[in-house]
Amino acid sequence: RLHGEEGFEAMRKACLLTAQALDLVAPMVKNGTTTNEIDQMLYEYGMDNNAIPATLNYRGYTKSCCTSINHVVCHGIPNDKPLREGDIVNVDVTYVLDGWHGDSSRMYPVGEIKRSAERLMEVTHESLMRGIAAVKPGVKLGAIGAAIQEFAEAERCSVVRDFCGHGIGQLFHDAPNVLHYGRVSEGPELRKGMIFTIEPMINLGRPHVKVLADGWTAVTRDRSLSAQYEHTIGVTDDGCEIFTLSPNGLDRPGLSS
Ligand SMILES: CCc1ccsc1-c1ccc(O)c(O)c1
Ligand SMILES: [Mn+2]
Ligand SMILES: [Mn+2]
Repeated sequence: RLHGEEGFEAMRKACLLTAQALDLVAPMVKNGTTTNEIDQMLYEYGMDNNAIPATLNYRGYTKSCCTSINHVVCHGIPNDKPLREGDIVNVDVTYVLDGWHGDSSRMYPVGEIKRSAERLMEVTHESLMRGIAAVKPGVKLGAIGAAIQEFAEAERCSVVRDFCGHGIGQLFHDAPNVLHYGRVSEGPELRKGMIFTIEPMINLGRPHVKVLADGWTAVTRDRSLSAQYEHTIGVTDDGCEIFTLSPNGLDRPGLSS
């Protein structure tokens, strides 16, 4: 589906709320905080801003966000376990504001983390930005995945294949599926007005994933560390607009430069 200026304007508002919420998460991520406390804050922040989390009651999921720690690839369920020094955690939230969805996630370090964990977060964020840099009208969708895969694998990391980005707007998930690997020449042509997420999951070890008995939590099969960043973007005349950028420069908390 192609959106016009009205859709872009509505997405700017929904995505700004999501970006501001992820800014508010940063000071909460410390030794002893539980992921349920982060979930509760995100629920209340939505209520205070006339927005509801898209994940609430989505396919039976009952929390306002996903919190994925260390070797959890995605869809980690908030719980009462405290975060621990050295953890890396992805917080993924989608607010629905006036019917429009803003979907984004970032990585947060808990205190001092290993250099290998910091490098993984940097590689994952840069992979997302390389994918975003490939977006402009006239290129095929595959250019996004090719850019992500090329960079991540050159950094000796692997790309998770089991989950992808997605079209988004007044629906949480729409066409197209946005793969985080693949070939430049593959897929439909990108056109001005398309709105979708790019949300690469990058592992220090092998790409393989398994889902735990809770039916949601996806973990690396080899228990290696995994990281993810997600932005919602719109295709413009000459490239794209990133709707979920932090208004306070907090897109990559705990990372230098
Ligand atoms: C828990 C939410 C959920 C359930 C099935 S897929 C999914 C999900 C989570 C984060 C996302 O960014 C997304 O696009 C979907
Ligand atoms: Mn998300
Ligand atoms: Mn998403």
